[in-house]
Amino acid sequence: MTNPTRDLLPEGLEDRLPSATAAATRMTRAIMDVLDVHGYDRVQPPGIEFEESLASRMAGISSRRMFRFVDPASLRMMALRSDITPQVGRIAVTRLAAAARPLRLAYAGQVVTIKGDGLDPTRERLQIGAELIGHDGVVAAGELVAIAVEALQAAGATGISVDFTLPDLIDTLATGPWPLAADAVDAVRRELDAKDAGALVAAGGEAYLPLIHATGPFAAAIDRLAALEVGGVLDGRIAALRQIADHLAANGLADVARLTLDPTERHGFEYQSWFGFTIFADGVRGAVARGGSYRIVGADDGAGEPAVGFSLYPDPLIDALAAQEPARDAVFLPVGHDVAAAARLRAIGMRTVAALGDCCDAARLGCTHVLQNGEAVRI
Ligand SMILES: N[C@@H](Cc1c[nH]c[nH+]1)C(=O)O
Repeated sequence: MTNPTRDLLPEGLEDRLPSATAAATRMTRAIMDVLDVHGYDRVQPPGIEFEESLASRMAGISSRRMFRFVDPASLRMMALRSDITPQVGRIAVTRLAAAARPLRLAYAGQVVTIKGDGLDPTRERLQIGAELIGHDGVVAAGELVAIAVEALQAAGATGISVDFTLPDLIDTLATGPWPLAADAVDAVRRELDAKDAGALVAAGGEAYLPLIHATGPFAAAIDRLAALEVGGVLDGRIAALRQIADHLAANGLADVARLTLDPTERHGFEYQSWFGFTIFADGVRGAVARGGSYRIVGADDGAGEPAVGFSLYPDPLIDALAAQEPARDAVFLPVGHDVAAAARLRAIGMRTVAALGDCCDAARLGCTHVLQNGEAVRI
């Protein structure tokens, strides 16, 4: 008998059963292999650490969505990680502070939030990513976007599209060519994100209206952004985005990933600076990956170090793959079987299932073969 209060998992948390776990393992390996061959070394930070460390590594991070509790040992606040990027940042500016730059690090692990995202109740997700520390220029950004697409392709994602954004664009324009009162910046940012022209004008952001139209397929949208002739810093950003798009094309990814532009998209970008991107794929509701440039606050709390990275959230791809997970061959080993023959089968990659007694039934245990006279014989 199941005991509902004891056996149910809390909302948004799930067990992965064998076929989904097999798919998750395969996908994680496929993605990590892509990061590895591009020179990214894997690190494994812990699942929990001091809240202060997780929340203060980059400007803009909030611990609002993190599970927090007092550590009975140190009596300090700890938190469950909701994002591995700040942990990799901590490693880079502390224990690996003396390592050569650019420092390329990769990671894969579970992250947890108190609440799901929008309509998605999921509270624990697999996050796999890469961070390049020491540079946040266009060459580094191009490398990371290309690798993110390649990794998703290796994971079996189809219909990939990459949406470029300029997370700090409003702040940059507000202190430059399109001045805004300090107290109007938040509202203008919000209404642009919501693409609400009326509310944008009401918030005092009339000058920002044309930005709403500089969205859509990349080539046309970037031309519309350039046609605004804002000059100065925006010209640099436009040139940088074009270079990143060219880099993707030069790496043969133009046919793999469709490019779009939404220069004022802010959703999900807590700490990214001049450059951000969101990746979508067929069959996945919401974003499957996100990344961009940012700064890591160093030990001295000074200007910190520039970095670029991305995080993939492959769970929906894993679920789709799990449904197609092929059945595997397995050789049933009867009681008293030839152990040397069984070891030889395992050595060539066969899977064996040993009987514990006469009660074990090969077919019911999912076996496709039986070991007979030292040979695997199909059932
Ligand atoms: N960790 C960020 C994405 C990112 C990685 N590096 C830079 N940005 C996220 O999950 O939203």
